Amino acid sequence: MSAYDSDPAVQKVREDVARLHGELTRYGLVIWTGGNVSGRVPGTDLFVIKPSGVSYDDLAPDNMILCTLDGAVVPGSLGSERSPSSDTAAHAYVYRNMPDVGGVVHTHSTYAVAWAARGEEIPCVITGMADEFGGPIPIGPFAIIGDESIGEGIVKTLTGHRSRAVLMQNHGPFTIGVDAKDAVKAAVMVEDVARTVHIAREAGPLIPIPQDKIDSLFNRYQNVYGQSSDARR
Ligand SMILES: O=C(CO)[C@@H](O)[C@H](O)COP(=O)(O)O
Repeated sequence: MSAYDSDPAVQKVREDVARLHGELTRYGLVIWTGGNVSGRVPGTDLFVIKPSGVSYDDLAPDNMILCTLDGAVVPGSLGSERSPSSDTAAHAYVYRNMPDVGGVVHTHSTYAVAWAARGEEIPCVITGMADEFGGPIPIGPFAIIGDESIGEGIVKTLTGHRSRAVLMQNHGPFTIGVDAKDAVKAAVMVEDVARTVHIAREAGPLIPIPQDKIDSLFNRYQNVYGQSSDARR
């Protein structure tokens, strides 16, 4: 056992992250054990991530893995007998270098991965993209799996960028958010817009939205839409 196992803040993130993995399967964003969700434990140098290669059906708060921002598993903590996600180093790199990020998600959702396979950013041609992403969804560099390379690509691409999603070339979407739920929402929305824009382009030329209209749509959605109590305000 670890002292953190009785910390209510850690337990809440364990519960949230375990539950949010169910959203990836509910929205059809992953198959088998692909993809992962992590959440920063507020006010600490810790985050929670899923165990590697474990069926989504078997994920639970107690088998989530508590890690330090260096990506090391906290010794003796709940779930520490398992190996953490393959992308733990990437998530940890994002948390260390983007202090406002509270959640990171990775999926293999079909249409977003198809754009990533072409190394092509998704142009901002529907208001839903302007609302949620404030412009195009960018492509990140090809990066090998298992070390900080993916994390470096995410941070390099998204730092100073409005988008909460990046399509890592030849791999797929990684998303960030103020918390894990916000990052999961970005993962759901990036697949939705990837599919819509793909279908639109198959039928004919796309009509770009003028930048001033993108700015207006983004500002409204980020600051007016929804409830003032929403997490991202
Ligand atoms: O594509 C990758 C590796 O980046 C992952 O989505 C894996 O497919 C899932 O890895 P675990 O989180 O289960 O280790």
